[in-house]
Amino acid sequence: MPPEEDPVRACPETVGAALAWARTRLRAAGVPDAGVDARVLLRGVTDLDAAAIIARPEQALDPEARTRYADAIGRRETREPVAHILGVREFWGLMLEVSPATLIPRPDTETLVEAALARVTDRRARLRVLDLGTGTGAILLALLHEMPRAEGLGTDVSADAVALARRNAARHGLGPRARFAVADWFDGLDGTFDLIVSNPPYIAGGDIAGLEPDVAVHEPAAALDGGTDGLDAYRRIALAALGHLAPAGTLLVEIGEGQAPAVTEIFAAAGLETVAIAADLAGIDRVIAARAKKELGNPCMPR
Ligand SMILES: C[S@@+](CC[C@H](N)C(=O)[O-])C[C@H]1O[C@@H](n2cnc3c(N)ncnc32)[C@H](O)[C@@H]1O
Repeated sequence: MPPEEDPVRACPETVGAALAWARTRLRAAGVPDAGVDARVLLRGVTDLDAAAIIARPEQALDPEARTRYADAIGRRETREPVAHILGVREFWGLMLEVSPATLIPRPDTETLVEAALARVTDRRARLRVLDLGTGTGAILLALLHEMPRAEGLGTDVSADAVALARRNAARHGLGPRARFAVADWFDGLDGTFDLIVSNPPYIAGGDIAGLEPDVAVHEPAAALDGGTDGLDAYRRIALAALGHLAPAGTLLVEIGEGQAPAVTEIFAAAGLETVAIAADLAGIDRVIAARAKKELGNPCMPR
């Protein structure tokens, strides 16, 4: 095998040199955060922690680690996401398995978890939570983690995503309180819920090709494509949400930048009143919370 194709010989022997080599390769491939990704991947494929990587750049990597690192860098050069290469991503402090079946959970979506928890006065109440388009189960599992007596149902149109979410629930001991089902939004679902949450696909179909290849090529269209104007899923969710909200229940959805007025309008036309809009850390409106325009009181769910 020529040296440049032999992963062990391609990757330098010491931590510092390997990092510099990886950074250069990733930069040349157009990876936006080449230095960060080089470090995260090195930690992911070795036992080294962040401090050891910085403090001892002269330490040697064994041949197996160099092979794994060269393989990971080669995959990242093709713009495969770091989370897919490592197979995991942290969300709300929970390490979740990820796969190409669904979206890699994003930090922005923690805004939705925060906004949902802000609507709950008693986290020990036996609340019922529905997560539409659950993907990895990220939102539902974060909420169940914070509310020890709550029970939840996570649904997704992708059977592979549902299987993944189920594994993530088991991984965090939440299996007994989390059910999962394949469903097209509310179709076939029974019952009412105190919290209905969703991070639906909300990118306008025509905009997807212009996204970074990490997203456009490696994440599934079903997780991204919100139809011509990006709002199709909100229309579908709004149509049936009222029938599944418990008295004083709240619907919370993640939205894309600039979508708050349109989603508020879609919800209003379906009898849902927007009661809060939460911004993400960048100050962008990211979550809409809505309630039925008239409802009975529920002591656990204030207005
Ligand atoms: C933006 S991803 C969100 C995944 C996860 N909830 C999160 O926040 O990381 C949207 C999810 O909705 C699912 N989805 C798309 N169309 C759907 C439909 N018609 N019914 C149910 N789920 C759907 C996708 O498969 C995908 O897992």
